[in-house]
Amino acid sequence: MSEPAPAAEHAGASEGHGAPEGHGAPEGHSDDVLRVRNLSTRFFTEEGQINAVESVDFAVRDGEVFGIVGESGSGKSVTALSLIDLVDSPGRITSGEVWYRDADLAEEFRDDLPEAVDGDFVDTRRLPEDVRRALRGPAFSTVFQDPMSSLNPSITVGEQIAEAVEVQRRARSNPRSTRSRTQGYGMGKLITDALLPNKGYTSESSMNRAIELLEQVGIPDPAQRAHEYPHQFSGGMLQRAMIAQALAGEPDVLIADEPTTALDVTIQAQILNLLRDLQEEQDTSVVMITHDLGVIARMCNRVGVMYAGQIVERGTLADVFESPVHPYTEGLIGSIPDLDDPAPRLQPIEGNVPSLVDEEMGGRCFFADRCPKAMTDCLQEIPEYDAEPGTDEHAVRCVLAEREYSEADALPPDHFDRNEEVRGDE
Ligand SMILES: Nc1ncnc2c1ncn2[C@@H]1O[C@H](COP(=O)(O)OP(=O)(O)OP(=O)(O)O)[C@@H](O)[C@H]1O
Ligand code: NI
Repeated sequence: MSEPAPAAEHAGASEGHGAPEGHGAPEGHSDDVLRVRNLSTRFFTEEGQINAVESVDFAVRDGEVFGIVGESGSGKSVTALSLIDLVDSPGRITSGEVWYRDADLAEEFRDDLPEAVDGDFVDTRRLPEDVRRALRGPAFSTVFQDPMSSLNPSITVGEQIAEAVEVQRRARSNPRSTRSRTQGYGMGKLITDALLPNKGYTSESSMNRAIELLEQVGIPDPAQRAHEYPHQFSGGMLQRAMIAQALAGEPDVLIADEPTTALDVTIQAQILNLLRDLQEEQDTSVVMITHDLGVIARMCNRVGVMYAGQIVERGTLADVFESPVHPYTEGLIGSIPDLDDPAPRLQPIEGNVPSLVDEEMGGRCFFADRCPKAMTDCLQEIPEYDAEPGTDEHAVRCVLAEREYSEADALPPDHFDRNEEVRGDE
């Protein structure tokens, strides 16, 4: 990135003389397959508006693993759901763009929806709903912590994977006609799913491919197990089956949200190795969401650290883990002497992730009340700074990217306590 702070990705928005969003895709690396700009997702609850994802920017390159790490409640899963447009009420994406590189799609919509197209990129947020839905599977697919959220208990495992294979084949056989493909997969697919929950309507060749995939993910006797139902599989086997299903569509981007958290340690390691191997083989890009720094260190090329809905620091694994700038990142990794340690964990940092309720947040650094280096500057809204101008991007939402810590400007240690007393919190 050549521009000085604030980070160049915001440049598009500010050039627009008050335009609410940027013009076209954000600038980035030529290998980017995904560019996310200013993504915000809120939940409108009785307790108030919860800012679960707050102006998130990041990009994912071809064939890389991009990690998102952070404490529980920091907004990792809601970010994942927002990428694939699966946020449910009372939640809603309130701003942002998700630019996805697909030359065919871009061509398809260039004339009708020019604001959704920039070069080979489309802003999936501006595409029609049915097209967005059709992208799930062939473009973006997901692996979650709980396999039962992705697998239907009343359909055999093989059948479900074969279905994913068919979706992909139909999409590929007619790449130019995104619209006819999505019509087939909008209502059409919903109706077939509803009418024929147990009927084998997948072809023999798709089933054979499903068996191949089950074998690839290390399921013994795949031809036989393909005809079993999810409840007949153990946890680790189900997780493998879900990976097979996710990869059946040969997605460009695989979003894995805590894919191994529910499994015991040895199986975790096997599944991660498997994911890594398949990802390298298929050259899939992966967004890997986890609270486990060991998973990040072992799997990821680049990483974003989330805190209170924001990505507070992102860059290469070396940038973030070896030269962290944000005191939150420092705190997280502070206790880890060696990343080769098989199970480095997040270090507990004193205090809790803030409530994320809008009126309690205000325009300030959200970490300031837990930060050992909080200064008066931290009470204003913090933009994303470029920590190392001119190098590969290392972006940080912290004034320390710009200036040294100075005790003279330190916030009094009880600054936030007093405010909390006023609000009547404990
Ligand atoms: N359906 C919902 N209704 C209201 N608030 C929600 C809902 N889903 C998530 N949130 C809020 O959004 C915030 C972010 O949640 P999210 O699940 O993304 O965290 P996370 O980083 O994935 O945490 P974990 O590591 O525990 O999975 C939390 O404060 C949570 O309370
Ligand atoms: Ni989560």
